[in-house]
Amino acid sequence: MSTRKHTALPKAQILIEALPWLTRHHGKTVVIKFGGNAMVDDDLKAAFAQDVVFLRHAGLKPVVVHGGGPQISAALDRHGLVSEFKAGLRVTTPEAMDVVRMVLAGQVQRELVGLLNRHGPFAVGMTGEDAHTITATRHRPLIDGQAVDIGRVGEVTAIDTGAVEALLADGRIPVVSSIARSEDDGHVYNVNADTAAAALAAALGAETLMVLTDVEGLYEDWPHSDEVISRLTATELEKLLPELSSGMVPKMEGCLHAVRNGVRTARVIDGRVQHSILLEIFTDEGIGTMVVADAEEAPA
Ligand SMILES: Nc1ncnc2c1ncn2[C@@H]1O[C@H](COP(=O)(O)OP(=O)(O)O)[C@@H](O)[C@H]1O
Ligand SMILES: CC(=O)N[C@@H](CCC(=O)OP(=O)(O)O)C(=O)O
Repeated sequence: MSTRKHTALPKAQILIEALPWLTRHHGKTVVIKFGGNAMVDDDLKAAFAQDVVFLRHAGLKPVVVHGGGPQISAALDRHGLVSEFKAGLRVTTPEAMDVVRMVLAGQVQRELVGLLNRHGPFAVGMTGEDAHTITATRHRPLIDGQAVDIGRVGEVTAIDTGAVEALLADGRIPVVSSIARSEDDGHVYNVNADTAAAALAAALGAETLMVLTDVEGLYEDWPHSDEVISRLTATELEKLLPELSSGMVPKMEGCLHAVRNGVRTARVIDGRVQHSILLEIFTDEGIGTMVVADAEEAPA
């Protein structure tokens, strides 16, 4: 065999290995949440954009929902405002809300749109405010049994998928910042990006929710062990929820909401690994944690 054929053959084999996954997912919507902590490295961001555009060319319909926690904290710091978290959520004063909106919609989203559009005219940025995509009311989390006021933090009450679906039908890649319009006043709410991604995935009837983060997946006994739980059902996850802490709480609550509302699988994957989205495609069992619906509630 010629050297050229010899080096090309393994590449063809790799593409063919992906064929069953691509066939199963053709035309399906995949909501991908890109988190702030997995978003701090330029090479990772560029590789993320390549993966998303790859999915789009392979016939899937990717929707990106992004966070930007570290970027928001840095900007608040520059403005002399403190970052405080309660129940894993940022206490958001009206002044902080202005900064959150500026950073998410004006900085992080713009950068992602730019990276995706290096590959073609695909990405269109929007926030949950646009076309009533995400509507929220004030969220008062329970801390030690007490409802606590944490400012302009939103609990999603409605999703209008119209604008996102129109973009998908036009072959675009929507890039959504996790800000919601308020259902009760003219203001906006800061929504945790995992929560926003899960709500959108459920409303879109997405095949998969992929949550990229800065750990390998859900650790069995964090922080004492780094044994990753590779697969769990909705009921198993529900039992684990009270033991989870910090940023894992909205992430896993979001995964539970997604699979309980028609999304086939919700996956938490390591965004620190280059091309983690493609790695997920090439391995049946996935590289991180996969949440599936209980058998009796699995969609037909
Ligand atoms: N059981 C667990 N498994 C893995 N990580 C956990 C667990 N419980 C809490 N964490 C923490 O959750 C963090 C991920 O959440 P977060 O910082 O909000 O990520 P992101 O910015 O990607 O949304 C991890 O870095 C880890 O510190
Ligand atoms: C209410 C709340 O906590 N909102 C988040 C929104 C951004 C986010 O979720 O970003 P990551 O995905 O990078 O953590 C915040 O202000 O940090």
